[in-house]
Amino acid sequence: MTGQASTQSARRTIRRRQSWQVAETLSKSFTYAGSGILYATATQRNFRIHLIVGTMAFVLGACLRITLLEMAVIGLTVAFVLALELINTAVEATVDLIVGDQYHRLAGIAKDCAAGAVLIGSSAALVVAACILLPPLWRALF
Ligand SMILES: Nc1ncnc2c1ncn2[C@@H]1O[C@H](COP(=O)(O)OP(=O)(O)OP(=O)(O)O)[C@@H](O)[C@H]1O
Repeated sequence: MTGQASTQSARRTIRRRQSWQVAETLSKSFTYAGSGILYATATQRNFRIHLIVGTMAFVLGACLRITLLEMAVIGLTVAFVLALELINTAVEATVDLIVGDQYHRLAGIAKDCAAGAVLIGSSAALVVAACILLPPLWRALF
């Protein structure tokens, strides 16, 4: 190991030790990630709405027999929005951990920007879903 690599490794070890608990195994990492998703589902109304709308888009796509590629695009789009919601939740929790119920302009900016990212992502998802689902839906109805 070169000197630079061992310094980087030592720094990483020091950073990890500052964590209350470290996931030692891959299965534990998955368990913690699952806990985050469950927490967001239980506590975040917007996350639940995106989950329901995403599932509806899948079901509608299957009923309209869209192509596998179109299904993959919808899947990626839904995953993108849900991931943004999780990051938004993480930002909110981190900000609240740092400032609690104190007002701070930067705390507001952090939360507003995270919420803005979700808004941009979900608006784009709506456009993507409309482009893929509306034409076959129109043909099926009229
Ligand atoms: N500590 C704070 N200091 C300054 N402004 C804050 C603070 N906490 C919240 N705010 C402002 O209030 C808004 C709403 O805060 P909240 O914590 O409910 O986030 P949210 O994005 O509305 O939550 P959710 O995504 O769950 O709907 C934030 O976007 C921010 O503008």
